[in-house]
Amino acid sequence: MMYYKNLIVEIRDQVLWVKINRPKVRNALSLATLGELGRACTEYAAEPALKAVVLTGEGNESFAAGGDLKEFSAIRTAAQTEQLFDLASSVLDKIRKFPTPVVAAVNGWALGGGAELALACDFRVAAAHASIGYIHGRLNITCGFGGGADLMQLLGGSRAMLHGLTAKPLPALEAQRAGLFDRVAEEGERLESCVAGFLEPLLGQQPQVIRAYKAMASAAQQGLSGEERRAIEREWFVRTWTHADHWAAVDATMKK
Ligand SMILES: CCCC(=O)SCCNC(=O)CCNC(=O)[C@H](O)C(C)(C)COP(=O)(O)OP(=O)(O)OC[C@H]1O[C@@H](n2cnc3c(N)ncnc32)[C@H](O)[C@@H]1OP(=O)(O)O
Repeated sequence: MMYYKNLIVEIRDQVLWVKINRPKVRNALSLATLGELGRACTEYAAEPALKAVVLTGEGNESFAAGGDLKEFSAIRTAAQTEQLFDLASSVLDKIRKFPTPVVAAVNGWALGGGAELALACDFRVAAAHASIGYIHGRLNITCGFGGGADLMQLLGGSRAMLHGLTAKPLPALEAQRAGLFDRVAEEGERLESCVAGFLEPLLGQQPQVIRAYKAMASAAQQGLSGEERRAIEREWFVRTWTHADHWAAVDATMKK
């Protein structure tokens, strides 16, 4: 297992838990933290038994307060800014393309690049006190981690533009109504229990079925052509059809 300085990484019951561990700076995303997130995706993508990933932040104040503003203040030239964008968006791509679903467990603030990170995940389950916002406009900038496209896809161009230009974090229930959060914990409910409840039906499926759906969702998200998407669907149908788990389920069904 690799060593992580800014993350806590563990596998529990076929779920990989990745926790950003910089609570003193509200889990701000430094370059090293982004690099480690990318490394964790690469390290665990090859684990065949894994069924899901949960990405969260340490503590109960913040999921991620965006890019590390102290560190990033040294980034001044266009070339350095391009480098930052390319690094961060390639890390978020690893989450988008991770072979299993990735759930953001939003334990507090998800702001700026932190909101982009949450939207790169397949689902967002939030604590009752969480907030999310593309607040980049407050710093007179726009999305910096390649998360603009996710916002447009999730909300549609018009509502996405309104959200970004309002530059105001949305509290959990409002964010759920807007479509940014998939589930919000009840007042007093532990976020971990809420995530477990959200994942329960999904984890009942076999890893190859879960991976098939993620592959199809990822292909759609990447804007692959109809032909490419059909090829991916076909490949996974063959893999799941010829798997022993399929024939065991057929036998059990026919014996009823
Ligand atoms: C391309 C990148 C795009 C971006 O992500 S731009 C960044 C967007 N994010 C922001 O503007 C959020 C800035 N932070 C805040 O608004 C507040 O800190 C926040 C998250 C609401 C939490 O408020 P509080 O709970 O009152 O905490 P606080 O403000 O006293 O902060 C505690 C310590 O955390 C630090 N911190 C918070 N957000 C940070 C950031 N993004 N980068 C670097 N350090 C950050 C803050 O400086 C403070 O540190 P210290 O204790 O004074 O040493």
